[in-house]
Amino acid sequence: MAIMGEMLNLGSAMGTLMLVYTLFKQFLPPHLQLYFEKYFNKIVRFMYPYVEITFDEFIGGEYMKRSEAYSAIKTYLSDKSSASAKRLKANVVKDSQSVVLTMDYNEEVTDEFEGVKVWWSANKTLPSTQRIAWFPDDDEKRSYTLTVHKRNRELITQSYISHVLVEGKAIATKNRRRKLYSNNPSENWGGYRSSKWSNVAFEHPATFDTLAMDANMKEEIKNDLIKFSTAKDYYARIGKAWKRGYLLYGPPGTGKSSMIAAMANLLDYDVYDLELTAVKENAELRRLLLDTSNKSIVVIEDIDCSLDLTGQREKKKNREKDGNDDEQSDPITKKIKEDHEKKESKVTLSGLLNCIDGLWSSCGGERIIVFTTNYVEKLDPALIRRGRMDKHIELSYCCFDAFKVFAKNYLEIDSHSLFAEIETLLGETKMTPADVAENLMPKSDYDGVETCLKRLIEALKEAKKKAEDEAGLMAEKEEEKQRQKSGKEGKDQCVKEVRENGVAEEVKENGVSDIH
Ligand SMILES: Nc1ncnc2c1ncn2[C@@H]1O[C@H](COP(=O)(O)OP(=O)(O)OP(=O)(O)O)[C@@H](O)[C@H]1O
Ligand SMILES: [Mg+2]
Repeated sequence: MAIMGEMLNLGSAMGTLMLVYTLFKQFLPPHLQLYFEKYFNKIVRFMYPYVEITFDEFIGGEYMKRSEAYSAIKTYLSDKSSASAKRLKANVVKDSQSVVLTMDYNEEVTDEFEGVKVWWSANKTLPSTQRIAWFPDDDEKRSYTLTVHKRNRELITQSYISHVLVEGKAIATKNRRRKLYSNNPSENWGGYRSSKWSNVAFEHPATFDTLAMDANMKEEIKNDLIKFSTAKDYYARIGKAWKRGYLLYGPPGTGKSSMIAAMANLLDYDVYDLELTAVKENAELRRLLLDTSNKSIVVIEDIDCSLDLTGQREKKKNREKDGNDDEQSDPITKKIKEDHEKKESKVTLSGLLNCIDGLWSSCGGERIIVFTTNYVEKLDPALIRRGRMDKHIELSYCCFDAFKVFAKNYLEIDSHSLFAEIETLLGETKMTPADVAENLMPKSDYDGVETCLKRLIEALKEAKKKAEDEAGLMAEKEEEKQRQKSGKEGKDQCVKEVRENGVAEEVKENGVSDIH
């Protein structure tokens, strides 16, 4: 091909040598052919004035990982090859009208860098042995090979390759559509090539502007995120992995999930929604996390319910306290218990912590991890200590600041005569932002601003009354309990006194030794 063409241009020496080799080889007995080939290759290598650099699609040992360099080269070359390669593969990008062209396998494209010509080829090698595979693609090895003249070796290795990687990444960023990933059950993982994550386009409309919360807190979180995303050098200097953990906690409907979407939209990151209950063991978790890309937010929602992460230590303690409970239970109960335990996820708290701290740090930077929970007090302190979850954010009931955001977004108003009453009511009662939003949303075309605000006032009054009634009921119950307790104590005291008096009488009559 092109390289061969170039080789022939080197002069007739190489070409003639090749010709002689091919002709001469035929006349040699098989055992001499091998011998001859070995030495011939040595001569060719000596005379061959090119260097070949190969970039494999997958790298790593135990946990094969898609090479970032391969992806960047692929993007860079798809830009180049659409102009120069003769055989192209077309991929229609889902939901969009555009077609992405990449060079076909065993095809070559040329590129030029500072006046130096280089050749790229896409290779696909099949396994040497035939075997039946469930996932046939798994056995194929794909790579790109860069061929350059020996005399340009330095320029290419020192400048050109990094130019290709930077360009490739920039093109990918430009064309990137953000994605929302969710983990596939490990039964469907197949070989290392098939993905552990399924994805859809991430199109959540929540932004920090639509997020209803305390204005200062919002500003602080936004600044924190922006500071993080631009702090590559800072993290490198202080020797910390470029990652940040956020713990979002608060009652249901206070905007935890909405905040994650707002974070992703602010930073232009992908979101990996990690369903821990579908992860069977620590090793699987590690592989999943290794398969996430930079510029991403890994989310574990409702961490308290996801797994028994909170109770692992307590459970263990309880088991120790209970002694050999298992040994006492009958074999059938024991078997059922064992089967149940087998089906359960075996991801442990320490497994999760190790992934966050250890391996996580070695798989590149610019990652955010977010945990959400409704019950922060239930979580193991080890899970949420600073350094792991760097920022704890409480999302709570709707405050007046948050209401004003809703009023602006939903009703397009900054002030209204009913605002004062709403402010007082919001100070007196607890209502989630989700409920406030629901009440402010016009229910029909005839619902004006005032109707919506009044509906909210009614709902707040109702919520306040309900809370007061509940508090009254609770107080009554408590009083009753106290009454019963003091009644019982009085009764016990009477019995005690009667008994003591009785005993004293008996002592008087019979003497101490007869009393039982
Ligand atoms: N602070 C908020 N700002 C804007 N919208 C909010 C806010 N809180 C809740 N909402 C609205 O309420 C709905 C539920 O919010 P979201 O799912 O973010 O709550 P959550 O805290 O994640 O709840 P859960 O704990 O049940 O997962 C969303 O549709 C969102 O639009
Ligand atoms: Mg949520």
